[in-house]
Amino acid sequence: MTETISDTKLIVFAGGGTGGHLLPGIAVAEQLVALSQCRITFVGSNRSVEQQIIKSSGYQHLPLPSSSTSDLKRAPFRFLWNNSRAFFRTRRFLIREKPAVVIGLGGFASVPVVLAASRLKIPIVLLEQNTVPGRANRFLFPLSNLVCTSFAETPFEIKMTRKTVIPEIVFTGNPIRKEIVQAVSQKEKSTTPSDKTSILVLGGSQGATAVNAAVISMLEEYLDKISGPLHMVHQTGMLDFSNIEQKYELLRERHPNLKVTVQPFFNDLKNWYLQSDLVISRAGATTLAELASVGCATVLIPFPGSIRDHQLKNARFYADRGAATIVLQSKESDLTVRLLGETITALLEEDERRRQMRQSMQELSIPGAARHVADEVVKLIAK
Ligand SMILES: CC(=O)N[C@H]1[C@@H](OP(=O)(O)OP(=O)(O)OC[C@H]2O[C@@H](n3ccc(=O)[nH]c3=O)[C@H](O)[C@@H]2O)O[C@H](CO)[C@@H](O)[C@@H]1O
Repeated sequence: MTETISDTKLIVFAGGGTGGHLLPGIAVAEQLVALSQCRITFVGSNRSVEQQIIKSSGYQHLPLPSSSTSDLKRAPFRFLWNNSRAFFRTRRFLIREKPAVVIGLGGFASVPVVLAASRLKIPIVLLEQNTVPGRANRFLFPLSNLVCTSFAETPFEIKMTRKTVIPEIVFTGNPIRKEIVQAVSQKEKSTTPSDKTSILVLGGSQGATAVNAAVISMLEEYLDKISGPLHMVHQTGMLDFSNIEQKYELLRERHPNLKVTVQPFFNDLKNWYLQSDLVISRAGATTLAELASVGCATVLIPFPGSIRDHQLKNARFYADRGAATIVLQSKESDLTVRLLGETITALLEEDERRRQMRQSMQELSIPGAARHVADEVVKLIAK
């Protein structure tokens, strides 16, 4: 039986900094609001991607001065200064507002908020999106009451002392926004077959320069080998947008059959997921959970600089189960382009293989993850 919260409680979501951390939080917030009387506040970074995502979701947002762990070496004084200010601002906010629970979403911005909550003895839940836990969550794990993981195998370690209380770990799956889940359930009704093959290119919430460059070079070399009209739907990130748009203009002069939709960020990604015949993507955990939920045939180019190679490990989880193909980003960009070109042209020829990939992808989806996390949170508050 689902527990309920009787009076209006404040639930604080801590951190994010990137879409992959924030959007699962939004998915859980949607469920909590539907499930119980509660108010929601996101306390996190002042990064523009975070401000944009929270603003469009309509939840209250308290942006804090933020410094990531990469600043720790580059600018240690600024790192300490920003995180101390964030800690004390959050502490004042938490003392004043007395939330029932703080939910850490991972990412550097969650650290001062969860630390402040821990000092004030506020219950703490952590969400871990990746196959291997991120730095923030590994650090915060001993302070938490409950950790919700996206993969059954995600390992958390703790140093045991006599006083250690081991947090509960529950495998819930990675929460996905309602709009995507709903779009999937209406999939059969809404998708009309298109006369064009559609390829969706995603670089994670901020876009990926190396993926952008590889896809353009691949098209320059391999477009003649792709039969029939093609629609490229490409998310570039802010940085590369105009450059990539120009490159597509040149490609279109040579290939009038090529249709192009380029944007720095798609607010309506669900529609593009549904229409795609093939997706080329970085291997961020939240994007992967969404691709599984929709059931997309996917070529993954994991970010080689991701901490503890977590994107490669995320990608392998799906590739080992026949749901995706990996193209490694090589130091020699020519090699990446050639591998990508050969993989894409082969996959577009093999309808049956793509059908199997879609099916395997969807089998890895965990429906109801957002609701499961929300139920766990409500249970913890009601204790
Ligand atoms: C470089 C790095 O370390 N990135 C990490 C970061 O990635 P990042 O923030 O890129 O996260 P993901 O790729 O997992 O998720 C991106 C999110 O943005 C949304 N989106 C994206 C593009 C767009 O045009 N529109 C849109 O709505 C997607 O639907 C998805 O929900 O957090 C993820 C989750 O912890 C990690 O797995 C990634 O490794």
